[in-house]
Amino acid sequence: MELIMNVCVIIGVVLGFFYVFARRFNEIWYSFKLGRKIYKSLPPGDLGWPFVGSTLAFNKAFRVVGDPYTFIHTHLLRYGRVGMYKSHLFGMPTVIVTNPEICRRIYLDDECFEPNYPKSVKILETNGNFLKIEHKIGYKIIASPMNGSEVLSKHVEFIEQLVEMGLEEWSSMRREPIEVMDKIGGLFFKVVLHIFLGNEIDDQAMAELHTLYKELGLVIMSFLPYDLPGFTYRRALKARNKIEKILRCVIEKKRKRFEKDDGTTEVYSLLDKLIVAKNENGSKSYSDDTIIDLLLGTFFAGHNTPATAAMWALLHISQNPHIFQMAKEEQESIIRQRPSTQKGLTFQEIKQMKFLTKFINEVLRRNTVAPTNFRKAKTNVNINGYTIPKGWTNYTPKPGEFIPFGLGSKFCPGSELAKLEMTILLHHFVLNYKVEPVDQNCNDTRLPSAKPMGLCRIVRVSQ
Ligand code: HEM
Repeated sequence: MELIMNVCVIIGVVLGFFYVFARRFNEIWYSFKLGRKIYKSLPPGDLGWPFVGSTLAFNKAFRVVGDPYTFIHTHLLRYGRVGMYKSHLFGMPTVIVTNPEICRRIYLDDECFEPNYPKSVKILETNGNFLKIEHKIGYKIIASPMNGSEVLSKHVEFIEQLVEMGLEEWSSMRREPIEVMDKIGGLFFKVVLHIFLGNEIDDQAMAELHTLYKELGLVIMSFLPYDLPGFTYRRALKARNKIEKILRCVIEKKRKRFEKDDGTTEVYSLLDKLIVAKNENGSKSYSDDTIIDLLLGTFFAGHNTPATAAMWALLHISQNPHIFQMAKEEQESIIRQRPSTQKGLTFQEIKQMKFLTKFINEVLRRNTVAPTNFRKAKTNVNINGYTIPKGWTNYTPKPGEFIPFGLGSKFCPGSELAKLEMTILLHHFVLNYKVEPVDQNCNDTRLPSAKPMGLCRIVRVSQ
């Protein structure tokens, strides 16, 4: 009996020793790697377990509990409101930044910080770098068809047509509740493809591409981004390759058309402009690879995040009748002032929608739909007395603050388009429809962004 007790004690001590060692492994490792002085100047926090760090706790808060702030609040409670906490996420030593001022400082400092997204996000390739060309040039290209009143006003009619058709179709499916966010995603996907590719993609190819992008979406921020049999990441890689193939076909077809051109082919979409652009020596300015690199990530960013934001907007406005009423009155007043000959919305009318604009900004503030921006320190950086060591990543969750589109050189080039899409959708929604959630326990998942999922019915209330 005594022998069994002794064996149990020894096993317990050994296990305890391994537990303590494993729990402190990252601390010991980084203290050794960085040197005592720098290690001591790291912000407070927890480097977690070997290899996985705190990724499991992070993932649990975002995916299982459905509230990312439980993860953040644990840090605030345990280590005080210092605004920066050391951690280890997605295989990278990380400093979590919860203070908006520190977030801003990091976003704006390209000298000391550069984007460094986890592998699961790099599947979108552009990764904020537009790898094949300089970021500044790539950014200008991407932003060009989505910014400025003149450019945006040209998209109003097309977006409005799609929104009207979409809402009509969804409301006709009363017997069959729908995943509204998915439908809005499909609609915004058509918008972004139309803006960048023109009418090159038929409905069937569009639907196929959207399905492939959904496969990609499943692995963004996954903590198992491994190309192994049975892993979602492998399926996503296959989807990515198929997307690339489809885009390559579209580009080739268009190039051939321009090569045979007798001057009648109109240069319409961004794709057209990229294809016809020539260097001084007459060679093409942008290779197919460059164009794909520019477009692939943009198509993802251009439909997924705005659809999430729009879905939050529909839910918030439906759950707050007084806000719904104020928004509706504003839209009715705009329509009353419209000449009887005018058919649809104009950009000038959209600019008059002050209440709706404020509502959309508030939705974007409350629902951080793009909660994960990663930057890597290029050198040891001291902020508020704490060191962010060279090579360490900053994960910036930005709880409850208002920088929904980031800041600085990576500021979202699609912010204006996203707000335009949301405004047009809400305009028609408040005037004619209501949403009825079927699934009362809407499944709110937060990775890669906070999403209100669940089946709903869109019901037409006007005649
Ligand atoms: C509500 C909707 C949207 C939100 C909340 C959002 C948010 C963001 C944020 C926070 C960033 C900065 C990432 C960073 O700093 O690393 C970003 C970048 C980007 N967004 Fe958006 N976005 C939205 C809509 C769109 C749309 C409609 C498009 C395009 C059609 C778009 C295209 C991009 C691109 C291409 C980048 C990368 C810019 C770069 O790396 O320089 N986004 N977005």
